[in-house]
Amino acid sequence: MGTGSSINLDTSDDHAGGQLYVSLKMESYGPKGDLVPHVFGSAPLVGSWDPSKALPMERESSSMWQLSFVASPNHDTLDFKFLLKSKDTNELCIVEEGPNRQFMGGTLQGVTRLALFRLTTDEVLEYRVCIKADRVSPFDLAASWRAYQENLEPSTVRGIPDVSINALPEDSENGMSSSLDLDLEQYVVPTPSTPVVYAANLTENPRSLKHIKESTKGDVGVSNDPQTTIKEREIATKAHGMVESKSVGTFSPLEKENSEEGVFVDRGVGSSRLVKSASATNLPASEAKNSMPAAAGAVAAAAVADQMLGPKEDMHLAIVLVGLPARGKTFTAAKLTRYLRWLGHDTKHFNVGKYRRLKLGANQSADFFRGDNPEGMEARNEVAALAMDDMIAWMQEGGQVGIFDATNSTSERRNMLMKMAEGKCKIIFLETICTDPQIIERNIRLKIQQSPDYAEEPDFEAGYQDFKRRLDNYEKMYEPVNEGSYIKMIDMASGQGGQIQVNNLGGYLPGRIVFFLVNTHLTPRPILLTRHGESRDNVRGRIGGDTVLSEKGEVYAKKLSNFVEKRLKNERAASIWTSTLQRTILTANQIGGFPKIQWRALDEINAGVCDGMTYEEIKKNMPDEYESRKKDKLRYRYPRGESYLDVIQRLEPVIIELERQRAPVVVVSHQAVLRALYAYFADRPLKEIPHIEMPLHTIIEIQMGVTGVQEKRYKLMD
Ligand SMILES: Nc1ncnc2c1ncn2[C@@H]1O[C@H](COP(=O)(O)OP(=O)(O)O)[C@@H](O)[C@H]1O
Ligand SMILES: O=P(O)(O)OC[C@H]1O[C@@](CO)(OP(=O)(O)O)[C@@H](O)[C@@H]1O
Repeated sequence: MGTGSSINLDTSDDHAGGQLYVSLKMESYGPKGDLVPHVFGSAPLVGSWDPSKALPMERESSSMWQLSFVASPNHDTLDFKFLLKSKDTNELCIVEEGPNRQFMGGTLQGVTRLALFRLTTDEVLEYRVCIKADRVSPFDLAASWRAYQENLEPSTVRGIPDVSINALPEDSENGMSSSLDLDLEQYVVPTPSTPVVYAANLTENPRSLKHIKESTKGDVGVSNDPQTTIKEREIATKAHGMVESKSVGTFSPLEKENSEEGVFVDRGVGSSRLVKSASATNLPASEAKNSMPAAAGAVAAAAVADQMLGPKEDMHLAIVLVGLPARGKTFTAAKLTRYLRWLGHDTKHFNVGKYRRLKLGANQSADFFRGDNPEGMEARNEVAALAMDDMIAWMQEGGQVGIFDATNSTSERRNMLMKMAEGKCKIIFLETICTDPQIIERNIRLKIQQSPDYAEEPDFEAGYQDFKRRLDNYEKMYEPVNEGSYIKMIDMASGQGGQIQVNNLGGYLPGRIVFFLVNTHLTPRPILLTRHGESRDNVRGRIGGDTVLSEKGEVYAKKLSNFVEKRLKNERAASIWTSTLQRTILTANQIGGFPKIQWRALDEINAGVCDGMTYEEIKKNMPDEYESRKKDKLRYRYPRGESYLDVIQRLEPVIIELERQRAPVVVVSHQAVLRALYAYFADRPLKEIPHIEMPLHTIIEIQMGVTGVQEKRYKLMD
């Protein structure tokens, strides 16, 4: 990167986006107590001559220390000096002897190769230093940062093993280890997310009904009241000779439709639209077109390969569910939709049951589903075709993955769908098979409680008998999948492992889908998400860094340990995950009895050259960067750092592992990382992620289980 030791920087020269990349090295420095070489100087970026804001150098090898930063080229002079001081205090600061070092118009003045530090009148330490300055483009900077990161050494936290376990404190039995009250319920605070809703209610509405909605908005009794419950909104209303659900056309925040306006990243399922990474150019998303995928690494490589090599219909993928009623099809479809959207794939869930209810009414009895009822069969095929038409139309407008959720339990029906999809999208059947009578029984009971089909049936037993008859009707006609590309999930909900069979499957996304499905299960368990206790940098308003906890943060660490011991006291196994940064490790330090695991993937968003600055300083010294981030916080990538999209990509293995775990997990991490993780569980659209509130000293409990995801929050202190 770059060319020589110093180049002339002519500020009138308009090389678009050029910045001054300064690289400093100090040779042969061996640790002197806790003194670490730092740099400070005249610009705010290097601390405005305030030693407490000096930039610490990092150890590059056993005796070589280095620091690099990017300065705006449009300053006349930049004075600086080396100094030795401890990272956390300013008690002892030894500033190098001699005049200031200076960049003038981007050129280093003089070539003083030695830095002299006077310890006492007699004792002087002498180190060789090397200073380079290059003018480089932000693209080169981002590329070099990625290359650098790939070669980074593991854990940045010294002296603490990556996996550790400490014993329970002696007095944990009687709860005396901190001031936290035994009754955890008193710490519960309201959650911002919506209550658990039957997944089918959140699926797509028929396009034909959307049209009607426009012309009948006023008279279908649509509620705009966010307090209105889903069930109320699902109550069918006769409108224009058709049964329409009040859920159509609501503008309540509960409606899924609103969130679908969210940003999707082209990660090549692929679609023909390849979007240039706005983070690289800082262009608004709308202007970033037709060049390269937004994602990096393997995802981008797969996208490009699929675009170039795959047949046209492979650009869109239809996952067509197959299975008897109450086999977890809608549940699985909703979960897969959530996962793919979180990864950035434009995905929609089409539930034929919802189409049926909206077109034909919610109260069809079991006879409607008989194989020898020609009217029923025709009506069911009609709504299935309508949903399939809508899905294909949406794909032709650029949609990537359509999840088509119905029983699709005969080969005749599946043939119809395959014909409709010919030349338009690739179909993969996803069959859910369950042979465990107890699970089927539990599922049936859940369906009577949750499905809008029985919302109007006050008698549970009558609903139960009707559903059993419906099931009999389907069983008579059922033909397992044996055609095309398919994935069969067999007894995956049994807790005994089950089986996944795969036939005629290839490509990046189908591979990811199988991997995801293999790892998901229904075992109930909590996942506790929390930020670290307040850090010293949090107090100073500095982003990133690797400081220890403030006093308040230390109190939280105690309270958290007490909380976890109480909350998980009946659990035989659980694990505590932290990042590799001190503030999370110290926060989890006192939790006893469970193994602790450090994940590099849980490290905070890398603020690159802005690491250690306050938002005010960024605004003042790097106004363009500040503005770009404000405009598109999701895609904005800090120079030599990361964007939220980068963070999401590196968190995918964490999500898979959280899905796979059967025991509780406590995740102690950081603001940006937890926003991204939380968005997955709470099904929040990508564009919202950087703005999700993630308060300190609060635990978000995600309960995973047979009814999906539920959330509870505990605020332990301010
Ligand atoms: N792979 C599976 N096998 C069996 N049951 C499952 C599976 N996945 C989820 N379930 C359970 O099945 C219940 C009913 O699922 P649902 O998706 O409404 O069924 P379907 O759409 O097949 O009628 C869910 O609440 C969930 O607890
Ligand atoms: O994306 P924004 O809103 O800047 O939030 C992320 C920032 O939150 C901080 C605190 O300001 O995280 P944390 O203290 O949780 O590690 C910064 O380190 C990080 O850069």
